[in-house]
Amino acid sequence: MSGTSLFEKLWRQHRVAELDEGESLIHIDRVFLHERTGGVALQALAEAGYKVRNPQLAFATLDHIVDTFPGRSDNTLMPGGEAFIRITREQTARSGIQLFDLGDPRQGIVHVVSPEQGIVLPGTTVVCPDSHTCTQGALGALAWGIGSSEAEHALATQTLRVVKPKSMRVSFDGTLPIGVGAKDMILALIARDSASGARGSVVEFAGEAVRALGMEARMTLCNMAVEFSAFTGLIAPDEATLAYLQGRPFAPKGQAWEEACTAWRELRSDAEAVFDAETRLDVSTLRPMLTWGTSPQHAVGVDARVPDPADAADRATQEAMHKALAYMDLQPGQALAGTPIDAAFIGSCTNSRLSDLRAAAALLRGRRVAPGVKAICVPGSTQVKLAAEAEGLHQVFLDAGFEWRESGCSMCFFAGGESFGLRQRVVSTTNRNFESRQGPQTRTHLASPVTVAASAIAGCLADPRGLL
Ligand SMILES: CC(C)[C@H](C(=O)O)[C@@H](O)C(=O)O
Ligand code: SF4
Repeated sequence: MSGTSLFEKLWRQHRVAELDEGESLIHIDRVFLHERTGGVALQALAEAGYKVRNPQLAFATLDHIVDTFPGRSDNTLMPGGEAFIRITREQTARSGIQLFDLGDPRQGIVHVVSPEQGIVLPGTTVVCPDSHTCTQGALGALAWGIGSSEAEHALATQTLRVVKPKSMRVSFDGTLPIGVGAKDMILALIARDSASGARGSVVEFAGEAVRALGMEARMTLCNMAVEFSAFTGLIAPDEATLAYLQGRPFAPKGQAWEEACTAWRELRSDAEAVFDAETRLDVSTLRPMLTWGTSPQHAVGVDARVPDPADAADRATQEAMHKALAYMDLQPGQALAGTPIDAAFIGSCTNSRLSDLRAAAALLRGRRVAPGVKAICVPGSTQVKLAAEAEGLHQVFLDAGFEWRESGCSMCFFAGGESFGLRQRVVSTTNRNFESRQGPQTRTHLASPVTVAASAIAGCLADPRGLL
């Protein structure tokens, strides 16, 4: 298959039929569900008289609205949210789908749990009614977020009708400077090429800087593909991918593992592969990034000044920038670093894995969160929490003045019944800085775990590089 991209290979391997109106019928290898959208999809399916075709290929977890306070309740703090959890428990039990419930050591944020358990594998198609399913493309899977009715279709038929997306390759060249990581790479890309830069394409992240990333950092990179308007993100599997997956509970074992590895080693774009779009970014001059506005594209280096709308190319951009600056209560030209913060949040499917917590803890060790700053760390899964505790990281967070929580989406989004206060300024490792995302009119600054940790200590937006 010379000249074929990885996406094209995965597409061909899963195409069952060509349909009219440009759609193809694609085989779906795994369906993952969470309580906010999944239980309801299962219920609707049952009410329509359909069965889940392959319950052993579907999985569910409780993450979005669960209580994340230490020693949490068995439910949610979200007003009216109990039904989502109850329906998910009832419907998964009814259809024979494994649920990673509260109290199950496999529980956690869907996009953290799926790789951790070896459910997403290279070369598979994985869907979930959740936009950040693109995270799982880091393992070389075609994994994408779907809507609720598509979830019903996938559960009932193990297929989906999909219009073939375009392809794009983003190559990251060079070596990352100290204090700069995958979160900064993706924010820098989106800032340069805009939040609509990928235009619905399957984006393959490639290049030496991607190869040099650990698996968890690759997940961070792919996590924000959807914030770049990609259909999904994808990274070709390599030896690091195989080493990560070996021995995980749902990964193949014995002879099947050996055979899988042989097949997975073929999963890469051919040297002559042609993409609908290609771009490159040199990471060697990148800085830790921070957002100043209300879109992930509103990002600059931590030592930069807040941009001036007057410098924008067109009127629409100028107006959007003015609106964002008014919302964020920032002035054009002011230094971003030094802006006082109310809160710091480390968590979410973007940056809540063990390597993220280790990086933040290394910086927090022996230091204290500034007075008046509410600082919270929410591990992405129960496994991450247990692993972090086994190496004493929780004590580092607690000693520094962070809250140490149970795993879940928590305050990544304002829907679990808990939020930051009115108009509070939050520096956050999450992926969306939209208006009121983390509470009423909250002002979110997206950043990496080390930048959030440095800011929590300083009490203001801060550059981590001096502290490493
Ligand atoms: C609730 C869910 C459907 C939503 C999503 O799809 O992304 C959430 O995870 C989010 O990050 O906003
Ligand atoms: S952690 Fe945030 S972005 Fe990720 S799935 Fe949960 S709510 Fe969505």
